[in-house]
Amino acid sequence: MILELDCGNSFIKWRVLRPDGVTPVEDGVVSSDSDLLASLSDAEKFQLKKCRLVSVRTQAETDSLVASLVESFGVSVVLAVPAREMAGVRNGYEDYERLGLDRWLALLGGFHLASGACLVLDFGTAVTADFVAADGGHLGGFICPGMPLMRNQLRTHTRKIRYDDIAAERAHESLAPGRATVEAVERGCMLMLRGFVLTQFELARQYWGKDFVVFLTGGDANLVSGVVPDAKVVPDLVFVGLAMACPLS
Ligand SMILES: Nc1ncnc2c1ncn2[C@@H]1O[C@H](COP(=O)(O)OP(=O)(O)OP(=O)(O)O)[C@@H](O)[C@H]1O
Ligand SMILES: CC(C)(CO)[C@@H](O)C(=O)NCCC(=O)O
Ligand SMILES: [K+]
Repeated sequence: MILELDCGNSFIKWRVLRPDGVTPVEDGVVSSDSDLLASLSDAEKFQLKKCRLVSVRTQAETDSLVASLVESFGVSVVLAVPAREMAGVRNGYEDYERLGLDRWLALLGGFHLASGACLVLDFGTAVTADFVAADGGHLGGFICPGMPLMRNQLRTHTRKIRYDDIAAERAHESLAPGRATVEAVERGCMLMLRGFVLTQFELARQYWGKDFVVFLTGGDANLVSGVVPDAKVVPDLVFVGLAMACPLS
């Protein structure tokens, strides 16, 4: 079977596909290399042969993970690498190698699924927006802190903002002005995210009128689903692009 990995800054998303390269068998989210190896080794059943991988981590971290995968499972690993142009999309960065590979793959996937202009919004550790025109020209994008970073910056740099995860989750039942610290912070950060989404949507409207598709992906995409009518939540958008960038012969 085929192992697919998306190594982000906080988590590694993994999934296993049947040898047909299409049908998912199992997936998961882990926070370390060792947790990944543990999740997969439970699974002699997977009989992993090949692996494709995208990483936004350092070269050293990525090399070390690849070495562990080869050692533990004997898989052959294909890594996504930067490209100036692929699948009809032209990388919009002045220095194309500097565009985060997770962004590049998500926008390749988005352009493929939309068959036209698209706005790709990814809600992970960081939040990113990328614009691809109907002719495949990537216009560039934006990067800002995601929900976990916003919330942790407030907790770290103030004396009196302190609350636990369960209270945080409860605070999201509504977006009314907070009447407790946890509500004020969680809803405030949520409104920042929603405002970001609306601003990007407005910009896409200015460029392309109504003729574009909005994609939401990343672990926190569900927080903003519903902000933009008709936006498509595609949790595996990076994997769609990964399969395009790393075909396994
Ligand atoms: N099963 C899960 N495990 C961990 N985080 C999850 C899970 N489901 C949703 N999340 C949310 O996803 C967010 C992290 O998103 P994601 O995994 O896309 O990004 P990342 O890999 O940490 O970072 P990035 O891709 O930006 O480098 C967290 O804020 C968390 O709330
Ligand atoms: C922005 C993140 C952290 C999002 O995961 C990643 O795509 C990245 O590290 N990018 C490199 C910087 C850039 O894209 O300009
Ligand atoms: K990401």
